[in-house]
Amino acid sequence: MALRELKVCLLGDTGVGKSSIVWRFVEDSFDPNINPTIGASFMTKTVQYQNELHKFLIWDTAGQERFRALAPMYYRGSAAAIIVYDITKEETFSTLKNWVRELRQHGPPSIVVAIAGNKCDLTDVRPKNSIHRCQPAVWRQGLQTPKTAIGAKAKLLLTTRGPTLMKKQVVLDVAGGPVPAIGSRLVPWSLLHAERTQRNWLLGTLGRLQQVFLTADLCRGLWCAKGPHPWLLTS
Ligand SMILES: Nc1nc2c(ncn2[C@@H]2O[C@H](COP(=O)(O)OP(=O)(O)OP(=O)(O)O)[C@@H](O)[C@H]2O)c(=O)[nH]1
Repeated sequence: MALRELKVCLLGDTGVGKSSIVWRFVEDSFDPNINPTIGASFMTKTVQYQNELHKFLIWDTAGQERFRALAPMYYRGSAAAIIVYDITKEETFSTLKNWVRELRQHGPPSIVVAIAGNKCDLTDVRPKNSIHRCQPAVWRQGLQTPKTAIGAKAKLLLTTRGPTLMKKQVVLDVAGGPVPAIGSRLVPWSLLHAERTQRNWLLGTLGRLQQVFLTADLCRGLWCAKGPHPWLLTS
């Protein structure tokens, strides 16, 4: 069986949950007392998709400012970068804009950029009037509690959606809900409800990235490293 190797790096402020997302993906576990990363940590996971094995080489970078200069070592040569922010901390969303800019200027030209809003179980404390204010549809419908419903996403992106990395998709996974189409592109519901400045920035960013397209199922929910049932959103 053919084996593809995919280098993936995670970027974002300290404490947003990068390591937790990696642990959720690789070990399917969550540690509330996880230590901050020093420098970077490396893990791999191989998943089968159709007739291919996909080996993810995952570089989890440290978010603390003192390690900031090391980041290029990890995003260089990466097929994808997942920029993580914490939905309860607006400043971490501002930081991600800098990461997008830096990746555009200095990252590999074909890098796939995924944006992940983590800690969706803490939706009660998310900033009001922000891009995060929309409740994922699954919660509104009462299908699952937030914790379980969106714990899915951290895992889904990298397992069932692994091949999308090769197709150069961008995940704009800021909030869930129905995903209306604008032109030929599918846009997350949350984007339509975001404040004007945030929305313009997001749309502008998407427009400038190469070969960008969004898909409904990639945009449906927020991420949560904590949720124990990763498959609940698949239907
Ligand atoms: N409630 C909740 N807490 C989370 C979630 N993901 C991570 N955390 C917690 O957030 C804290 C920071 O998580 P880390 O995974 O260490 O964050 P990080 O981005 O890797 O931090 P650095 O290594 O310093 O860059 C820990 O206490 C985690 O348990 C989540 O989805 N929900």
